[in-house]
Amino acid sequence: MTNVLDIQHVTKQYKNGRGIQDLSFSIEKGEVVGLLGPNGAGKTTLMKCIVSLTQPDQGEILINGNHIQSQFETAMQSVGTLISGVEAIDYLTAYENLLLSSHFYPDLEKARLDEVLSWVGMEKHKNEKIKSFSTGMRQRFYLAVALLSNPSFVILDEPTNGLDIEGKLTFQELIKRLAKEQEVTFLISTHLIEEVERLCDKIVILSNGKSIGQMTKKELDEGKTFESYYMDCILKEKEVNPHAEPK
Ligand SMILES: Nc1ncnc2c1ncn2[C@@H]1O[C@H](COP(=O)(O)OP(=O)(O)OP(=O)(O)O)[C@@H](O)[C@H]1O
Repeated sequence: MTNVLDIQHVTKQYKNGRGIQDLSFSIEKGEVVGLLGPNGAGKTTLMKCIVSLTQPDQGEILINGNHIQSQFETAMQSVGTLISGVEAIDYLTAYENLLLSSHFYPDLEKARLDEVLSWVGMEKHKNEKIKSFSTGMRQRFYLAVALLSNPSFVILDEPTNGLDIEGKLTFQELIKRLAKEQEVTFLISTHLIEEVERLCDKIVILSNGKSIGQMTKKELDEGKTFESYYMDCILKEKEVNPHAEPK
């Protein structure tokens, strides 16, 4: 079966020398994969490369077997994203913003707009302007945008950042439900280890732009958690590279 995502030896170096180096991993259909790592590890950079918000210097990225450079439109047809730096139009309402986004998908039925708003618990705020939204409301609204086109692969950069406890749990339940019932595949970056334990089938750990560990829930040694595996990888990396500066 074709992987939903294939990352093969991807390198992206900014002018200041920072970025990501030689990353490789893959994601299968229906998996929820957590992208973890300290601040500045390269998580957002990798996600931006996947959706072509920035171009890698080297390596290949394939979505459902389609190369993101030569087959961009086909590759992105199945993808929904929530990545920091992508903003809604503040002076339009939630519904108007969704309507604007819906023009990218000519086959989309209008009922879908209300459906995604209700999934994220925002139906009663649909006629309010984005500029009046709290951080948590914005996060939920952005998830609605990411789900609009009925994507089979969703990329979320710290999706529960700024949500209150109830909002986090609702969000996590929604992701679990979409993965289980509709086989939606997720790549999620997060700093919240309890979120990872609750949601993820697999984790990929980055540090200073490199991959320092990958593990599936099934392959975890007995008595180990993703958290203990993460700490083992980080400590091992510190032993090998004691003077590595967080880039
Ligand atoms: N546009 C840019 N120009 C130059 N350097 C950048 C740029 N964007 C990110 N970087 C640097 O690249 C490295 C990786 O950053 P990135 O934002 O991908 O990390 P991250 O893992 O998402 O961090 P965080 O957990 O803090 O969100 C960092 O050292 C960062 O300072």
